[in-house]
Amino acid sequence: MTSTTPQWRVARVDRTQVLLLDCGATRVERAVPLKPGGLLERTVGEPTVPAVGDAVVLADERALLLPRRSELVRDTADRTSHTQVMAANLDLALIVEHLDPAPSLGRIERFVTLAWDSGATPAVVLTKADLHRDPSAVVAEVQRVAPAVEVRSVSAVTGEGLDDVRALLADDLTLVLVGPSGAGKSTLVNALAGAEVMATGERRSDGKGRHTTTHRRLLPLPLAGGTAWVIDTPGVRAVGLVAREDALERGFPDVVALTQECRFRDCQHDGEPGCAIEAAVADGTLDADRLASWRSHEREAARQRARMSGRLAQEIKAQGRQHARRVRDLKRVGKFRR
Ligand SMILES: Nc1nc2c(ncn2[C@@H]2O[C@H](COP(=O)(O)OP(=O)(O)OP(=O)(O)O)[C@@H](O)[C@H]2O)c(=O)[nH]1
Ligand SMILES: [Zn+2]
Repeated sequence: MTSTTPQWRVARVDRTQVLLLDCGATRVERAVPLKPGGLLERTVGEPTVPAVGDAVVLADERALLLPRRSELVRDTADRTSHTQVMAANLDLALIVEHLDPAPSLGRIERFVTLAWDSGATPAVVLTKADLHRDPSAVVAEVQRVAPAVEVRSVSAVTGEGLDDVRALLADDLTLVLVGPSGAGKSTLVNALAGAEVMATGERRSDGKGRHTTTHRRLLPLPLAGGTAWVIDTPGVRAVGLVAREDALERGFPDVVALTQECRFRDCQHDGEPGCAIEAAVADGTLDADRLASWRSHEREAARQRARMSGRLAQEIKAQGRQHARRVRDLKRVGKFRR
């Protein structure tokens, strides 16, 4: 164990308990019951819902969550505007899509933005290269919607490209794999590990998998020079966006660079004179789909932020009411002094 690896990490979260993994030498697992509401205490702050990848200290038989250094969050898009932490303490988010059928560029853009927001570094892995005539053409296409992101193609069948993916890993690094069901995430983990560490879906002629992975899980991934930690996630078709401004800027550096060339600082790119965005779409430098994605990410992230702050305001108001009630009660029993 190196100094940066916490000894215990949350390997799996169930309804009533978490499974902790000793990331030191022993690799033993240990179940710890959750508090009502599925919560675990923290070393600082209020109890919280644990996430796979969380670091934990065990002290006097109590499990305490340590502060997270990064977290991959998605909007669960229900009325309560709750978000869900898909994985914690990551360094690398591998966005996995198959080459055949064709990958979803929109989903890749979305995961890239989410990954930048998490604090981890995104990379895209296009699987099933053995089923595609020209993987490099698709890599180039994906690179256009994921500027400044490593894009690699790989085949778990032939082993082609596996070393390119391994080159992204390092001792002690934590990676998460995200992508739709059947993309080949579990197969990729097994191929990287050189062993069957994850169950995978059976091969089907249409290239689509079924939901084989039902739980997020943290596993040790043996490397030539150490051990990485991998979090495999069940396939997701779509994710709600949670993103701060800077994550959007990192996801869309091509669009953002253009906005800086618009004549007006507050250009809405909607018919204003001297708009660099509209000029770039007109001359083909900027793809219209790319612009549409950027606009929709901005709108969705702004909506999500508004819902979150609405919820926060409600909570503060409720706390205020509770406080007023307590003051009233204290006054009644004569304990309140100014
Ligand atoms: N031809 C080919 N098939 C692959 C490759 N990688 C995965 N598959 C197949 O694709 C199917 C789905 O693979 P999985 O690894 O189970 O996919 P997954 O992304 O983990 O799916 P979920 O667990 O449902 O999220 C399986 O039948 C695999 O055998 C590949 O590189 N080439
Ligand atoms: Zn403009």
